[in-house]
Amino acid sequence: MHTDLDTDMDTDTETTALCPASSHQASPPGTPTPEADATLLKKPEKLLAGLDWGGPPPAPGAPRRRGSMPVPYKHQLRRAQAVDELDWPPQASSSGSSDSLGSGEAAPTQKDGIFKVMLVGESGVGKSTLAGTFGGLQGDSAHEPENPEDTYERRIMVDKEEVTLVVYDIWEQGDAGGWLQDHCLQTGDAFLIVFSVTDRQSFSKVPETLLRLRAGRPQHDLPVILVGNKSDLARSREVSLEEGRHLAGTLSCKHIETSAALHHNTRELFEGAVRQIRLRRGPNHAGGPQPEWGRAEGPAPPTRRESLTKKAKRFLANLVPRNTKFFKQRSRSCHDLSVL
Ligand SMILES: Nc1nc2c(ncn2[C@@H]2O[C@H](COP(=O)(O)OP(=O)(O)OP(=O)(O)O)[C@@H](O)[C@H]2O)c(=O)[nH]1
Repeated sequence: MHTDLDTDMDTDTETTALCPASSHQASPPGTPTPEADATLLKKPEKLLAGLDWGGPPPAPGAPRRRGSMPVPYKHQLRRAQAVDELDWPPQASSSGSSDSLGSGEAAPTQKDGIFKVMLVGESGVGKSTLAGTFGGLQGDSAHEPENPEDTYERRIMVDKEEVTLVVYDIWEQGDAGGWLQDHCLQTGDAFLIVFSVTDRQSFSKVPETLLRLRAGRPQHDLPVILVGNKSDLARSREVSLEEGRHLAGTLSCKHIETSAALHHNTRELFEGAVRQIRLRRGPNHAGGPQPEWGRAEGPAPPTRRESLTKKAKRFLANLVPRNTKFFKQRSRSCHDLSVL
């Protein structure tokens, strides 16, 4: 059960301290219009144009969008005011557009300025609400959302460098979502595995989801952030901050708690995702694509059929980042999103 915003706010110092009072200030005069800065891509058709979609279309009649829970926390966009009230002043728009997005495996020169981030996780954990905070949507309990968006693209400044960040909220549950999930896996530059701190079941699904991500892209050190959302719901909390961090440490990924409802840590989350991608795009980063079988610099191809044990070992090895040097360089602080 995913409840509305509790009135008893979290007294956790971390939560309150990271929710700046200035986060809803109006933009100064001359700020580019929201339309210029927050390019909202309408519906999965447009979204899929930006994905590296090369497979067959979904089965006729298959649902294109998850049956979302009732959404008392409304995130229907009101463009005229949305961006002004964000704690994230948008930057000048540039040429980046979803239509020009290449595949997740495109050459670095093409994708350097475009960062594709996938929100994944169980139903009801707050993925759409998080995406809405990025896209500039507002909570508004007076209106039911008629047409929630799935993808948000914005130009933002992170560490004094401008990037185009595209956030995809297209993760489908169940069989109907299988084909889309696969393409999410192949396309994303970073993955935010969202669970609700008020829903232990969503937390317990995290390892499975992460293994799936890593198995789908075994050659890559994928940036993955575990996101414990709904941190404002102190009384209903079922997963502690320490548990979240411990799991992230065990799985070699990052962790952050957010409250999409309060815009708490949402900016840190999306900026952190950008930083995690950047850290892996450096020229000498060990976590990039590994040489393929048969390539000059790669290992020799297997000459005979592998035993089952060897196959199993290779499969398991693929579930964690491969390069041991990379492991040594990795920070132990899973909550610091600005380091590996
Ligand atoms: N209190 C609180 N409620 C939240 C928060 N984030 C989301 N919610 C509420 O949780 C419910 C589910 O949120 P969604 O954003 O639709 O969750 P989702 O993961 O996109 O769910 P699906 O669309 O079914 O996959 C809604 O009622 C939201 O208003 C949060 O940070 N705090």
